[in-house]
Amino acid sequence: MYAQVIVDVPTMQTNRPYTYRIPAPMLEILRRGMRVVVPFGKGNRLVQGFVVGIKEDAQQTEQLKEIMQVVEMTPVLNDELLQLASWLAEYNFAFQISVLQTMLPNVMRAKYGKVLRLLAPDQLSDWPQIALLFADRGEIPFDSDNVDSELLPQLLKLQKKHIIEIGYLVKNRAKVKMVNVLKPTKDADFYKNQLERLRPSAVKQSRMLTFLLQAPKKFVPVKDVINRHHLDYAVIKQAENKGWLVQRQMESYRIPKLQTPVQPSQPLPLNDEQKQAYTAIIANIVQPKTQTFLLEGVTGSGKTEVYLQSIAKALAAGKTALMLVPEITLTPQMVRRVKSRFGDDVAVMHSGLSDGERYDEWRRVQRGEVHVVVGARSAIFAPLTNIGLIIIDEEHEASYKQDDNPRYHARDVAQWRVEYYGATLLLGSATPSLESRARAQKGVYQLLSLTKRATQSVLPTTEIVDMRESIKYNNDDVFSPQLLDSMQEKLDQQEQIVLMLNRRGYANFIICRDCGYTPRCVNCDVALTVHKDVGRLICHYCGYNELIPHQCKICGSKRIRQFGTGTQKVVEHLKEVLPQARVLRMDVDTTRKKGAVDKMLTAFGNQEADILLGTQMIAKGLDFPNVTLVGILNADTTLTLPDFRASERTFQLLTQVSGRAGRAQKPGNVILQTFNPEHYAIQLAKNQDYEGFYHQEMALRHAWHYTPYYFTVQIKFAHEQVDQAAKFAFETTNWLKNIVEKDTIMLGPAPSTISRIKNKYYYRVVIKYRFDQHLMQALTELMHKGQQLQRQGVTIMIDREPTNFI
Ligand SMILES: Nc1ncnc2c1ncn2[C@@H]1O[C@H](COP(=O)(O)OP(=O)(O)OP(=O)(O)O)[C@@H](O)[C@H]1O
Ligand SMILES: [Zn+2]
Ligand SMILES: [Zn+2]
Repeated sequence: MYAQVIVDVPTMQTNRPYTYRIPAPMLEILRRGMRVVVPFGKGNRLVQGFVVGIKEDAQQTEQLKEIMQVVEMTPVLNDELLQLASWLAEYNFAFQISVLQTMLPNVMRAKYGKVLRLLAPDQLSDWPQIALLFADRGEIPFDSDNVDSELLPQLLKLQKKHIIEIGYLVKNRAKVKMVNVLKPTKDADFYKNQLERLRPSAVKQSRMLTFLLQAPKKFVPVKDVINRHHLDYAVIKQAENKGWLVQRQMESYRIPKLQTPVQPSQPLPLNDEQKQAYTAIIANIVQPKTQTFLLEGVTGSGKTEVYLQSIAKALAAGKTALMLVPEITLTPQMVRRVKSRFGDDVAVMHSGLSDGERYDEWRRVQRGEVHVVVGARSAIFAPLTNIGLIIIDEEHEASYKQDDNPRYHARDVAQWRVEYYGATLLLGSATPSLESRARAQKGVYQLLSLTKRATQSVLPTTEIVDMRESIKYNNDDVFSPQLLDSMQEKLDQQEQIVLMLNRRGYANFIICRDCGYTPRCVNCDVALTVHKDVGRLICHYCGYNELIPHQCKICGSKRIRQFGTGTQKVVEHLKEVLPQARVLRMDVDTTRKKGAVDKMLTAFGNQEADILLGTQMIAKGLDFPNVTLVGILNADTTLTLPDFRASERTFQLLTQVSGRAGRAQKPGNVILQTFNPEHYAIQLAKNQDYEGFYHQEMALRHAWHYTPYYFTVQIKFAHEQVDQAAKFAFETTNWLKNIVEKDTIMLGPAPSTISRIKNKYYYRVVIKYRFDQHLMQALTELMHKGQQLQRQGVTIMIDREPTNFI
């Protein structure tokens, strides 16, 4: 029998599996989807691989190598996930091995090490230093911790003489946590009897027996017994020796914990709009039929309640459910809401967990011990079977797209999985992506709307403050007088404030302080980027460039300059202007520690602070009834992103963050500070008018040939030398130009937005197409060619439907 194995060799990636002989003892156990260790290449280096097929015969059987080792006794990937991997690799121009590894918890990725093996110990007498190094061991790790570099020449000589050899090692880092457990062995009468016969001085023994007398007849962790009953290991050992109890080792799960216990919650009675949406969704869950819904519901309209009740329905129908939320910041509050409904039946998967916790949550899912998974992007690969419902909350979020290989979008994976299971996909957002909203328009998705807030509250009222005017009369360019006054008022009323500093904006653009003008590309309608070194503004799509201006083209002002400020500075500024306010700062720096987000949000919820100041992180999902003011310090920075989605991103962000205000009884206000008060994204966000925005933005996308009217692919080229990066970019572009369809548009090549990262120069081409099978084939070819080009120092990255143009 032979196994088809996808191997983990980064420098020789291919989507073709290699054939290996299955040794007789392994025949019984080896299955598709298992991890194995196999020798690879001339040096027979050991690498990890995945068995993707098993067959009776193979061609050229003589030269085939044997599988060395099976990593675990059960497959880690089932048929569904193996099929998904091969589809995803092809669709995203990625290699299967990188997809397979992405599907599994990080710790299951093999780590490789080298070992030195002593072949002829008796010949070491002339090499005292080496003899000392081995110190009677036959094999030692070969790394800088163990082996001094001074010894390398000697080691190489010995290797030539075949006295030692260098071997390879595959380390499995996935460790199951074991704990000591104990169980009483005798009946109650026995322990009672023993207790009566104890000397009064035997205090610990008495405690031990009292515990055993009441303990349930099942295994409990020794540690708990010791802590709760003030015992120690010695007493337990004694008791074991006397036969009063037995001890074992048992597998234990590391289950991630929240800061405070989760209180159970009951389903709320749905309002009419919620009920309509819910009824449509569950009709599909009960009858297996693939359907995708877009739930467009204003902020605070109770989308989460619809999600939770739909999940409950899936569970009642004997199916499982998967819910994605964007990145970790949102997770604590959302996890709490899901756990409060489904308790221990929920597994949580996101990057904030430790490796061990992630591995254990994954195993609970894989063993079918939980039926609900909530997590961030990569949780879309959770090994649930019999899926009835997949929910993607805040479906417009860019974090659902992975920026690294494999560059997949969780929405595409979700669509594939619901088709496999005949399940329902529910995409929810107050501000859907244009792609999804357009699909709903065409009837590909079914549109469901929630137009009102779920509680008695109404949407907040928004005031736009023109910062051009404000800084004319007022030295403060962080807080306008309007925002300061409102903050003071809320502080007096003991209500809470959320302040957002829009930091996603890219620092390298220019803005006129007097009229808000930002120079844009004449071909692409994106902001131009400053390149100080050449004194020019450059378009990162098409390469168009012009001199850095000293004067505004529109109003002639000389106050045209680069832009940007940080959260730390704003905190200091707040101390001066509102010294009495208690401020919580939430950004990448303050949330690095595990559990920090949960802790901060809990504190804010308990009103231990008046102001929550943060970056984009705080825009989504927060539901705090006492927040009545949202201040947006710089609404426009996202507008200047060199990205055709800049307006969409800005609209979404402003609408989401505004939606944090006035979610309960007290009405909410939003103050939005901007240099571009007339911009349609800002005007429409003022009224949370998503539909208005959708129509206006669609017209622009149509005019400029962007998504969703055209598909896009971005190809990036990286090299340590700028001329080499450019050369490969131009060669590839010219080659592609002869292949693609007539209506396919190629922009560039041009330097990337950040043209140099880690001493590599980046060039890119953006391709817009409608239907282009030739292009798809060419890109697959390019991906394979990219492997060879690596040897010339070029890295080629192909990104389908890119969301990041930096
Ligand atoms: N049917 C209902 N009756 C009463 N209150 C409800 C109902 N549905 C939801 N709520 C409450 O309304 C508030 C807002 O709901 P939720 O957070 O689910 O909105 P959302 O649509 O997810 O909002 P966002 O997009 O802003 O995060 C919550 O406090 C929730 O408990
Ligand atoms: Zn100007
Ligand atoms: Zn351009």
